[in-house]
Amino acid sequence: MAPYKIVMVRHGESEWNEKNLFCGWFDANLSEKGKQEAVNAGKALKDASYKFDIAYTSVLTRAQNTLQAILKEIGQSDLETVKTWRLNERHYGGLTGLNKAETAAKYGDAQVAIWRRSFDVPPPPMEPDHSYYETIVKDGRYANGPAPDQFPKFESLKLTIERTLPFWNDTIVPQIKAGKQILIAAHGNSLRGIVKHLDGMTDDAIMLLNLPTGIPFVYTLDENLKPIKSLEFLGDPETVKKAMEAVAAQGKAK
Ligand SMILES: O=C(OP(=O)(O)O)[C@H](O)COP(=O)(O)O
Repeated sequence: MAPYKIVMVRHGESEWNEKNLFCGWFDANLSEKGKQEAVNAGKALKDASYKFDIAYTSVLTRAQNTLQAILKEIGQSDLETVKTWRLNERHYGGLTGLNKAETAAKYGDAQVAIWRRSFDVPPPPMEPDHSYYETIVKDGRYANGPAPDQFPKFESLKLTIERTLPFWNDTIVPQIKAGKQILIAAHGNSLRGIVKHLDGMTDDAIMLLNLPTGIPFVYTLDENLKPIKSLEFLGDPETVKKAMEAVAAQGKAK
């Protein structure tokens, strides 16, 4: 049945993306612009005649609402959808809720670049006295995992990949191989982890990849799930390039 195609999309701009705050596991809503981006993502998929058999998303509202807006546009609002914390954004630890540009002004652009994009340097931990600790740890959506003793206080990209890949390998891969058309609506860094895995990118190369909000991208995979075509965005190349550059620039002091 190969080649296989799989579509992924980072959620539309969130209210915390709009305010340039480190978000992670905080459950920010989509901004007005993000809601429109999600609709536009659906229109792009509709124009390209995509239909799906199953969708996967995180337990966070911004990804789920993006998925719903897309499914509405393509006339598949009732599509079977699996929600898992394993597709959540990376946990941004003690940085959660801080403004990225202000953090760069305080600690320097280089330190923020390491916290945002290094492969295995985690952000500082989220301690129990952090403003959002209780909200996140006690959230009922985590009743089925992660277990309390494994609940993250922070995640590097490496740690994010370590909890996302088992879901990819055990749940998504069998569906790809069964010929199912799959849509994943997730987050900047959980998707960067999947991209790194699929493309066999080095720890250094993945540092340079910034995913734009609300622009679907397609992977075409051979029978061994090796990419024949990688990261094909359903969007105008110049718009995609500018959106990626804007994400990269979020961590610079103003
Ligand atoms: O929550 C976040 O990602 P998301 O908006 O994709 O869910 C992060 O704040 C993204 O930040 P980064 O691009 O600085 O890694």
